[in-house]
Amino acid sequence: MLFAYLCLFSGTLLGFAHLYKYSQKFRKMPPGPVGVPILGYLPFLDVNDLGGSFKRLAKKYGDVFSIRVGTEMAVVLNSYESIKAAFSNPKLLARPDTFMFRFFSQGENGIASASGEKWEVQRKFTHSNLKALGFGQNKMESFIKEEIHELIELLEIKSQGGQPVEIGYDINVSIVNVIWAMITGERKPHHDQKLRDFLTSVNKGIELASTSGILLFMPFLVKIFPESLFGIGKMRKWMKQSYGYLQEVVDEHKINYSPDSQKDFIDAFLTEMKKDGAHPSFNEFQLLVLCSELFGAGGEPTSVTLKWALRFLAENPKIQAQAQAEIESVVGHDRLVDLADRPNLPYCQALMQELIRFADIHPIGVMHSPSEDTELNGFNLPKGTFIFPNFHAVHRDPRHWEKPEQLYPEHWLDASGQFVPHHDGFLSFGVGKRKCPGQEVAQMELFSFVTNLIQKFNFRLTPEDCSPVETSMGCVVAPKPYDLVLEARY
Ligand code: HEM
Repeated sequence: MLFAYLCLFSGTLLGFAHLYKYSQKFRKMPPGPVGVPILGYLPFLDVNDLGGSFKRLAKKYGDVFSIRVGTEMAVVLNSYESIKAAFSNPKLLARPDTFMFRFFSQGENGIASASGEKWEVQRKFTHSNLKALGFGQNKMESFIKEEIHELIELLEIKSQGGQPVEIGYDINVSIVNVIWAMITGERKPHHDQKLRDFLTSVNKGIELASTSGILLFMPFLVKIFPESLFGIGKMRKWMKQSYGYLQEVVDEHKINYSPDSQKDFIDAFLTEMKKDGAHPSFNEFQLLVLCSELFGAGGEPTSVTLKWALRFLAENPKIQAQAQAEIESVVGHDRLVDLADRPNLPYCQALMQELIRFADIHPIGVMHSPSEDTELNGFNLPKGTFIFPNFHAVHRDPRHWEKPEQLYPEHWLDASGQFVPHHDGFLSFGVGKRKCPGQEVAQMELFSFVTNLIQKFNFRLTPEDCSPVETSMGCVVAPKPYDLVLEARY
């Protein structure tokens, strides 16, 4: 009997100690709404518009609030200032250590889902090489131009006789092909079966990633239910397939490797691997995961932004005409628009930035997580908490944008019509040490594609298409496939 009492007593003590520890861990967290057991506040959020749901909650709880999503505790940052302050803090640069991030990083490989020292080393390498390959070489621009030539030819054929065209797939191939060229050193024609198969496997992986999103918020489910319910098995299959394609390319590079000729990203990585004292993370599996991430993290957001951009231009014929007039007066129509024309095309540059802001493809950004308990704005952010930067709230914040709900290139022009590249409140590529390492490449590609496409065509919506386009949820928010009428201008 005494033993039973002792057990009960020590059990109760332990329970209280655990509760105390738990309450201390979440002590001084930002205020926020109360949810229900297990699901937290998830049932009260609009999963198709999390940015909007968070923005509404911020009105009640403030720019920085906390919320339980499923079994995970999260902090949502809703202002430019709080996001900038948080993401400049070295303790807030990690990714959450949960099943999904571990799955994508294949055990701390790649950079997009990785954290810690390995992430730091690999990110530094990737950023500097993307910059060098993107900006430093005329070759990159020549790849983009070849791609634009082929795309224009294709669209000319498809739009003959005023036939509406669904441009999504061809845009996707063109954009991924530029990244393919940067990574592998060669571009492939649109009809190349290997490129198409590779694209299918990358896209399938991205598609499935959104169906398994619930595991982010309730990772315990994967321990209770079969993995197949969340598409994990299929995702493994598609990932394996894309690693298989990449392995073939890496093997070819190894055979043709010469230390004197560094023509692409794979060459640069192989060189780094061969260096004495190279960081152990420079190994072949890391190269495969990294390349695959560059296709996913680079190809998808850029082609989705381009799909939005053409749609917005079709919806705003006056803005389209103004950009066309500027191109006509500076470049004419006997040659393609070059990147070197950028300084002479301030309206087009402003338009491009504005299209990226307005497209708002990552409304709630990409999650970070504190690597240790961290203080922010006087609040405690416990290690492991999810941090959502609400880019949507900032991109539609009237404190930063004169006309937040409109496509308004003038946001990026000064009084004399000159392009101003920096604007507080612009977060499409993130901010701080973890901001997108492909920003320059993406901006270069988007400027070239948009200006050259509108130089050649007028884009219009079909007469039936007058309602706002639906969006599809995923890693990035994309427009549902739509048709455009393309009118050749000369
Ligand atoms: C319009 C196009 C693009 C947009 C809007 C975009 C946006 C972003 C954002 C918001 C992040 C997360 C930043 C953070 O965690 O705080 C990110 C990360 C990343 N992006 Fe981009 N991106 C674009 C294009 C590209 C391109 C072209 C590449 C490469 C070729 C690329 C490679 C990456 C990688 C590797 C990461 C992970 C970085 C890390 O975790 O350290 N992105 N991007």
